[in-house]
Amino acid sequence: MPSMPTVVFDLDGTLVDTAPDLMAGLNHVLAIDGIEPVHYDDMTFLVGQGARAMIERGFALRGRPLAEERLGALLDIFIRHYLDDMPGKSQPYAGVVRSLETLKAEGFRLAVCTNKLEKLALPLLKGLKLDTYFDAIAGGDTFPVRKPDAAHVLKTIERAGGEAAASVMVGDSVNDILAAQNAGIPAIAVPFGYSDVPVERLNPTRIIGHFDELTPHLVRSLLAH
Ligand SMILES: O=C(O)COP(=O)(O)O
Ligand SMILES: [Mg+2]
Repeated sequence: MPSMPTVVFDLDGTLVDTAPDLMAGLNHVLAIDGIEPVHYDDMTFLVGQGARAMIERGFALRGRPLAEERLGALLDIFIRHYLDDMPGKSQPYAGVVRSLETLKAEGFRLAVCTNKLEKLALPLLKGLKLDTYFDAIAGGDTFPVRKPDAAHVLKTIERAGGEAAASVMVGDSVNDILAAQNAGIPAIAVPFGYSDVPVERLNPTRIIGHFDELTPHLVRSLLAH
């Protein structure tokens, strides 16, 4: 008998619209160094590899140099700012809670695999009362590697008690789709997150425009192929 499916979710731009708070934290940090704020449209480029990369990319976007030591100090300031206001304006996307309820009721295992630091991902999910749905939550620093490395996804599945052969990944950006492809599992893309290219170009197994489409039937049908 094949094991129960596991659905692995990306966090930023997939389960939760976090851009307003990430942007507020980044602009807080940029302002300290007298740098012009970034705009909402920039977030598709800035988000995806965690907070450290977001700050680095913010400086690069404004053509400003950033020493490693300064980056470390600014990351600490960002983390404090982001935690202080959590969950801030961040909200789950439409249909997320209902979809999680339905999948869970069906006996599916659920997990989060995010490049966000674990110490930011956990309180965010808790603050939004989403943490209890998941059998495992793995951040970008939980394991020695992170998405698009297959091991980030595979170790998350293992931690959730699932099996790769019965798992699918849901995400919004190139890291998620590549991680799923590298892990050899179906990739479901959402088009409403923070991808800097249209998700069709990432060749996901499936695109869903709304979480209403993420049903036990869809997951089973993708796993049957
Ligand atoms: O915060 C980021 O940069 C990426 O986070 P995600 O992997 O949940 O999209
Ligand atoms: Mg994402």
